[in-house]
Amino acid sequence: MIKVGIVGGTGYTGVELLRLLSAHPQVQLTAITSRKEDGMPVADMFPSLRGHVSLAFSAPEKAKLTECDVVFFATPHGVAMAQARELLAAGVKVIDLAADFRLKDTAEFEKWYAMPHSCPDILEEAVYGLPEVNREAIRKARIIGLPGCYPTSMQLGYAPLLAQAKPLVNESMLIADCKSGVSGAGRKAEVHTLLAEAADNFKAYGVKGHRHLPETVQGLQAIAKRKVGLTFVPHLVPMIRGIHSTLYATILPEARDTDFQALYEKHFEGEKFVDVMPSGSHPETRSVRASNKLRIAVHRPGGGDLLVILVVEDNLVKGAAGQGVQCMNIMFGLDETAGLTQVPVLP
Ligand SMILES: NC(=O)C1=CN([C@@H]2O[C@H](COP(=O)(O)OP(=O)(O)OC[C@H]3O[C@@H](n4cnc5c(N)ncnc54)[C@H](OP(=O)(O)O)[C@@H]3O)[C@@H](O)[C@H]2O)C=CC1
Ligand SMILES: CC(=O)N[C@@H](CCC(=O)OP(=O)(O)O)C(=O)O
Repeated sequence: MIKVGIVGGTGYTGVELLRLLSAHPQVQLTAITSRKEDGMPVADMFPSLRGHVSLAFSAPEKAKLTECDVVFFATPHGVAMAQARELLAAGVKVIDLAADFRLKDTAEFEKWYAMPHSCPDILEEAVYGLPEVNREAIRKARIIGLPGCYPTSMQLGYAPLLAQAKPLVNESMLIADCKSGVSGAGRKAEVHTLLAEAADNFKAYGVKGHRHLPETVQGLQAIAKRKVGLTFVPHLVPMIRGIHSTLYATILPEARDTDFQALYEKHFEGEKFVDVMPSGSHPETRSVRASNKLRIAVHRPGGGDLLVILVVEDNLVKGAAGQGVQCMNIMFGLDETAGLTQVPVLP
């Protein structure tokens, strides 16, 4: 059994890790931390986990994290980088759900996250945890920086176009119009996620610049091996879980005859967590709710030169905890789908 620790077990992604890992056939949950809920049985705080998780939360300093095989950090930015060195030295693998190990350029990290990076050497070693792009590197990794929720949808949505030797679309003018449910903002109390602020309301935010922009551009350029220009506009929508990203790209004249549906189907052939839907589909966020699936539909309205790619994912699963478990499975040589075969929840 793989001994797993979770730092930050009371947040939305932490409890999602608990839900997934408590049903994982090869995992023994070993340590779950919370600073505020030290001593509180997990099942008392989250009755949905009664009968599934028997541990109590413990303060991070009391948790036996170095006895684990792998530790997930479901914590705010900056927490994992303070503890990664000690854990790695003890032979523990680390999977960070926050941004400490995503941006390879420390100056970019410092600009977007307003804190110095305390371990650039570990950052250099860290692997970006997007299995459909980086599977072989993840297999050998000791430390993973998991993608943000929006970047997962944008990178997988654009990957088949950008992975081609010759550009098929105008790669300097990609446009991503993305919407997220409020659980994307985490469980901590904040005015903009109050019921009276977020319900029956719909707004864009971060248009001037959002920290997922440099992360996504870094990822898209790694796929394309060319420069890429992206406009990313996130929106908050009145739902709890889910991201819907509508991605636009202008087809180049020399690529007009491309069968884009076939290109996407071929690119993701064999991928267990990416579903390229039949041509003309309109994927819904509820079709992936509580599952690690990401669904994509490729459109070319009126047969014109604009490609519209629709992508849906559950921000807490494929956008965070589920992708973390997928990476863990790869790192430990397990079946990649272990613990991740949930059928989406309807309605
Ligand atoms: N929500 C989402 O959709 C996604 C979130 N992420 C990222 O995952 C991380 C967790 O997000 P989310 O679950 O939403 O966040 P929450 O705010 O819901 O939870 C944060 C958790 O971290 C703990 N925590 C806070 N500060 C510290 C600290 N200094 N040291 C140790 N533990 C701490 C909190 O418990 P306590 O205060 O009791 O210790 C809590 O359990 C964030 O970095 C987020 O950006 C990534 C992708 C998607
Ligand atoms: C709706 C909402 O507020 N979403 C968050 C993104 C959540 C996420 O994935 O972010 P990290 O990069 O922090 O891990 C935001 O826009 O800040």
